[in-house]
Amino acid sequence: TNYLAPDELSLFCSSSQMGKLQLKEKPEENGKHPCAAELGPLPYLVVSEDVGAQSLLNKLIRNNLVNTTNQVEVLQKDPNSPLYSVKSFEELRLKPQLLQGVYGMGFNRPSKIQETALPMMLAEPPQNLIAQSQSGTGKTAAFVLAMLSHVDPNNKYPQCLCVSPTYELALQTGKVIEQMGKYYPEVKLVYAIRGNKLQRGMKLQEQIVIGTPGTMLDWCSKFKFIDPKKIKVFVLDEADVMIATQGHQDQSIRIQRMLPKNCQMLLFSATFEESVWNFAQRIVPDPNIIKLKREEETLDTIKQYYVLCNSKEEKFQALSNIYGAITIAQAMIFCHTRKTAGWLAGELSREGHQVALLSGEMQVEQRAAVIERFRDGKEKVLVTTNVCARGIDVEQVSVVINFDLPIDKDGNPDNETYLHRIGRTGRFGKRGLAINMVDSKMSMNILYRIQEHFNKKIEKLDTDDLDEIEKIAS
Ligand SMILES: Nc1ncnc2c1ncn2[C@@H]1O[C@H](COP(=O)(O)OP(=O)(O)OP(=O)(O)O)[C@@H](O)[C@H]1O
Repeated sequence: TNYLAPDELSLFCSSSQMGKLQLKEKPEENGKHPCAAELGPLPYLVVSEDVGAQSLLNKLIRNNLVNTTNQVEVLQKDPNSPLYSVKSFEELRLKPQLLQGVYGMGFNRPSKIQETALPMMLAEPPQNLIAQSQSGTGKTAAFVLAMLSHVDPNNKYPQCLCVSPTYELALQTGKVIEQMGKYYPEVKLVYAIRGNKLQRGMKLQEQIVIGTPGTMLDWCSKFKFIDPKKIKVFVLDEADVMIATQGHQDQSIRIQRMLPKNCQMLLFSATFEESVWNFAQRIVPDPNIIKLKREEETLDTIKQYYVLCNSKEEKFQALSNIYGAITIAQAMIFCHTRKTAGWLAGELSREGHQVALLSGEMQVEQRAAVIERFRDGKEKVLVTTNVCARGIDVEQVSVVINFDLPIDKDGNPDNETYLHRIGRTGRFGKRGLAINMVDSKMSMNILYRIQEHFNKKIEKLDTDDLDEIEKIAS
């Protein structure tokens, strides 16, 4: 390709240790199947690394746009100026090469957030923007289009900087730039990420630099590979993930301070709590603000069942019976510990299922590869630990099985996780099936409390009765 992406940097196929990002779960005690009371404050997480990994996996499991009917909320820097929104990409008067790139990616029309964000980002003079909307609503595609529109390919020096919180996310965004810029090969891209060592004293010729804050800062100040005074567009992606990592906030602010006053500043985030907002205001002066509310999830279109068992072996047997009775296209199965997940995956594959296992000890690129295979339908069952898949969107999976119920670190029901895992944004009308495995008084109690919390009945299912199982599929 035309882009400088050294082989050893390519994502997910590298066997190197560079992308090492581990999610730490508390080691299990040997041979014991822990129940909630024994688990104590488990699982403990290395939070900063975790959110970056989750964000990446979430991006990868999704195969299309998250549609939303919620209205976009807009706060303009100049409330008197008219608010433009576009219904087609043509209206944006993009360069033909870029329009070709956009259609080449299979986009027909701008997403909800793109409708308002793109005219602002492409306006003359450029406007600053803070935009918040949930993952998958088209933010990345929007700012990539803005960067590609603003660069002058005749100038052989960096003009756009884009900072991402992790190495893997930077590569992922780089891929979008490459795809969208496919018909605009004069524009070049370079990755400012660890491991990409440049010769001292060299000056970059690429127009777009994407990377992580530390390396980006070094390239701007210590090594002077980039002249920050020539930057026209500064993008800060995944601000909520960014601030979860120690040091990233300061590094980003230091980069921002080196940029010229008239540089366009763009900041994106999936969530918008106080800390993100404070950070956003330090990065983006005089911003326009766009917010898109997250679509509420409900349990309304979901059929919920529980199965009463006495051991994990019985739970597995129940699962086998269900598989024997109904056709399940793709299912996700959640276990509490790595050990159970590993054991269950083994049992299922022995029964001839194509099973994918997602587990905490895997490196992020291994987990990414598992997610991508599952997304592409190469595996029909994904077994994972509660910790590992927290926050993963399973919208396209019709059957969710809680082999162990979700509980928080104190052993109380984790209602939020339950809803996120099982619930759907009702409007799609997609029906789902959720099956909860109960194997003790304690888990029965958790189930009752979940049922009470949502005020939605969870029906009992007898998995020894084939006719009864068949009914749940109808
Ligand atoms: N206008 C569009 N039409 C169709 N598909 C789109 C459009 N914009 C983006 N997509 C696709 O939707 C998916 C999500 O888009 P994108 O990655 O830009 O979302 P995001 O909001 O940046 O998500 P994240 O927060 O995870 O980065 C991608 O697969 C992307 O290719």
